Amino acid sequence: MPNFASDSRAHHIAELAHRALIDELEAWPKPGLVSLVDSGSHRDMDADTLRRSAGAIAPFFAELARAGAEGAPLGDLRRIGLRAEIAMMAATGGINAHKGAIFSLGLICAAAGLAGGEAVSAEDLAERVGALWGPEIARKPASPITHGGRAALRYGVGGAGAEAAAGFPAVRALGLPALRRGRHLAPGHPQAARIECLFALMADLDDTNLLHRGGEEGLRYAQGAAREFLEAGGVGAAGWGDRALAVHHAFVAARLSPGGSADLLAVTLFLDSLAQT
Ligand SMILES: CC(C)(COP(=O)(O)OP(=O)(O)OC[C@H]1O[C@@H](n2cnc3c(N)ncnc32)[C@H](O[C@H]2O[C@H](COP(=O)(O)OP(=O)(O)OP(=O)(O)O)[C@@H](O)[C@H]2O)[C@@H]1O)[C@@H](O)C(=O)NCCC(=O)NCCS
Ligand SMILES: Nc1ncnc2[nH]cnc12
Repeated sequence: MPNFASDSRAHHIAELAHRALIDELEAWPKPGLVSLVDSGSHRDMDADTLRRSAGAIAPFFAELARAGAEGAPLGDLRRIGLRAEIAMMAATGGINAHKGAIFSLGLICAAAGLAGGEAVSAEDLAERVGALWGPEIARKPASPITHGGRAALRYGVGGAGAEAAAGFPAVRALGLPALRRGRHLAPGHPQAARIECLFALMADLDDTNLLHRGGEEGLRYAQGAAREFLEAGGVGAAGWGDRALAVHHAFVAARLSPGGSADLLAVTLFLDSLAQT
């Protein structure tokens, strides 16, 4: 017998996850990343690719929320996540648009499904992912064949798996506070708050995409540029859009792309929207 209440909640959770991906895509100017304005440092994808990918994976977010509500073990969530990756690849013609986002948002969908109608703060929900599945996620060794896994092995960083296993510490310590600060600095400008959030994440995250594209030097350069932007007042300072645009152009010239930070911007927006419903 279908449970209509939990089914409509699962759809609501999936809609918010999809919205977070679209809000991330539309935020501008994002250094090196794809937006509605240009494709940044990416030659193989544009805004349409990311839109198609987001649309293709949205039904799996609902499936993950339902599985979470039923107390499914991580193995079941993984199987749904892998099917979502196949759907993403089919929708994009084989381009990895949202693999990290499927993983991170997907685990939060499952935790939100399990929480049912209980009011949970954004920080608490992020921590629950770590408490529920962290040890099992952390046991999975880094893959020697993925870009992220290779960067993790070569540079000794954690990447997407470690971030989720620890309950998204970068989102709790950097992303959510910066989103709130950005709203305070630029009231009525949600785009500005998203850019403040992205730069705060970039400033400290071990983003395996930056390592894959630019090595340690690329990661340090990107972190330094983000810190400089924030130290100059972030989106609270006059001319912030031009300064963010200058960083974008520098990243494109160096072929750098902070894809992990983009995913965690979407995670931050998703957690924030879930806590408000
Ligand atoms: C745990 C998995 C995510 C596997 O991850 P792994 O580390 O093995 O590596 P990748 O396959 O490279 O994917 C990791 C993606 O995670 C994002 N990311 C990077 N750093 C961080 C971080 N510190 N914290 C959080 N997230 C992070 C990042 O996603 C973005 O990268 C995409 C583009 O990547 P790629 O194609 O490699 O890069 P390009 O530069 O474009 O390539 P070229 O042009 O050079 O060819 C971008 O779109 C963002 O999405 C990393 O890519 C996970 O996949 C896994 O275990 N899955 C199994 C299923 C599962 O367990 N599911 C759970 C329930 S849903
Ligand atoms: N806007 C974006 N540009 C490039 N890679 C991404 N991965 C997730 N969002 C992205």
